[in-house]
Amino acid sequence: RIPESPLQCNQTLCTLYNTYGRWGDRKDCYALNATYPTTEEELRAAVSFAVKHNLKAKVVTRFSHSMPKLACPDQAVQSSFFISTEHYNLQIQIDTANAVVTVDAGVSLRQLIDAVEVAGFSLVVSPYWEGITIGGLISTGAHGSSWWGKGGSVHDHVVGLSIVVPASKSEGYAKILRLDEQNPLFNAAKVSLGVLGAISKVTLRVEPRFKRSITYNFTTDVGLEDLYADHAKKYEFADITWYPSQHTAIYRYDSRVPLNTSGNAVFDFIGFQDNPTLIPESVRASETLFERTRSTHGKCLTAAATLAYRKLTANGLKNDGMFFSGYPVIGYQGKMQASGSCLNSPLLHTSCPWDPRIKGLFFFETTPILPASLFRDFVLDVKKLRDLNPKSFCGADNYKANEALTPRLNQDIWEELEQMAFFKYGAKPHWGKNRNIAFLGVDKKFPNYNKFIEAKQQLDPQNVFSSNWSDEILFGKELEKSDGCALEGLCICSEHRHCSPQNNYYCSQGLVYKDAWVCRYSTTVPPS
Ligand SMILES: Cc1cc2nc3c(=O)[nH]c(=O)nc-3n(C[C@H](O)[C@H](O)[C@H](O)COP(=O)(O)OP(=O)(O)OC[C@H]3O[C@@H](n4cnc5c(N)ncnc54)[C@H](O)[C@@H]3O)c2cc1C
Ligand SMILES: O=C1O[C@H]([C@@H](O)CO)C(O)=C1O
Repeated sequence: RIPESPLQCNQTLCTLYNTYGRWGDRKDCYALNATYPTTEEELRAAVSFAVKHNLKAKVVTRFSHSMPKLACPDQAVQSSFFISTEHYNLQIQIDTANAVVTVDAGVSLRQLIDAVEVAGFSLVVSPYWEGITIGGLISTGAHGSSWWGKGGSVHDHVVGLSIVVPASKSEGYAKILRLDEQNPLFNAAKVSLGVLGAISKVTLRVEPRFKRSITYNFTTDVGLEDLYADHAKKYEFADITWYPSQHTAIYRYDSRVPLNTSGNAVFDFIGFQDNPTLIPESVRASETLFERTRSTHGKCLTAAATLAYRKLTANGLKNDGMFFSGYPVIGYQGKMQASGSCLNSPLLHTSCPWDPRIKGLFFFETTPILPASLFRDFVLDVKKLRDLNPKSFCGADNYKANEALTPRLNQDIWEELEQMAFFKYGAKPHWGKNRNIAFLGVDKKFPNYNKFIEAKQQLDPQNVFSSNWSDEILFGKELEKSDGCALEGLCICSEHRHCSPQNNYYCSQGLVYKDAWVCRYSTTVPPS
């Protein structure tokens, strides 16, 4: 089933959803109406209209795949509107002489990859998920996995960018800036979090088309903390998936190979496959049952089964495009990095596992970005917490309850890991995949942060593209603490009421990271 548009308008207002159907705070976000530019001039006219009428605007995309409410305008509906790039995806210009490609910001990652591959080029890095737009993915610093060359973040392969920003009346209230690495505003405009203006064009470097050879090694996680650096140095697209509760690490041995190497495989990542709705619905049903019955045993069975299935199906690698038949799996770059077959199925009984129209998966993501030098100590701390009670790690990562204020089994473990990463190890938060507490103090984590704020004040002095939501995330402000706020990652508990005393969840100290404050289940009330 093709996912529904995340932007639903009726005659009175427009509502923006994210891909999961509900934002982290479970509150909807609205605006007066939406405009759908198809050309750069129409995009400029949209920004000009907002500035002239002193409105708030947010650029939204056809996917809305970020989790933080960056794209949500202020809730004063009558003074905000959405600029959707859903139909701003017509231009893809490949400059073969200079090996660069320039695209409209609303072009999807899959559209771009297919266009450059057919022209004999490859995009070197990209996220694993293809259901995102080029404008949206660079705006949050989205990435693939590589320590080679310019690294795994897509915006580091961007060599030019045009952005529509507010302007004076004499300039027609909006103007287009053409930026490249010579311009001091370039870095801010690339990862602009949607708060500097409306990106219209993005120019990325591409390379002559190549193939990939991928082999997964499902093995023990012993020594992981001493192996990750060499792994990343040895394999251009290396990654590691770690299941602490199963004491298993999955090393991906992944390198480019020449175009004439035989193989026409497809990476149809298991988590994004176009599966019958029945599968995510039954997974969700068992997760919810184990949550309700507080069955750690059940959660661990699910974790073991998931791992076994990933091993059996090689994570979705298909040697002939249909089935997995053995390693190495070799295929074109355009088919081996990004996937998302659940986006394109016309069938009614299949969908993406998180499609809000089914009773499927509902989860949050926590994405800390640690300096490579600290990662070893972080892994050792995680192992220390795991060794205290390995079963408490089963499925503790990202289950999200359907109803608000519902505590989760062993959520204290996940909260301790989250706080350990962001506050003990100072990890930077991924702008597209975190809960609000991940952004606490974020303005002190980037040496050039004040330069970004200066760029914002220079380009958008009226804060047309800002909202209380994006300011909250941008300035890492401590949010007001309400009952149960810690259950949704909207605060760090400091009183029992921030957890769920009525369900025996009390604000307690971390077990390994003593400065963590987490909501732990206890049949006796700990001192507050
Ligand atoms: C299932 C899933 C898998 C994912 N996998 C990965 C992954 O492998 N790697 C990774 O790094 N991330 C991943 N993500 C996160 C995702 O890549 C980012 O959140 C990305 O920013 C979403 O892109 P989008 O086009 O949906 O933009 P949106 O989420 O709609 O917008 C993001 C921000 O960009 C702004 N924006 C969008 N377009 C423009 C424009 N033209 N001009 C100015 N501002 C604009 C919006 O206002 C908003 O502030 C995943 C997310 C999901 C849900
Ligand atoms: O949901 C996601 O899938 C990818 C990656 O985990 C796939 O291995 C990613 O970065 C997400 O946020």
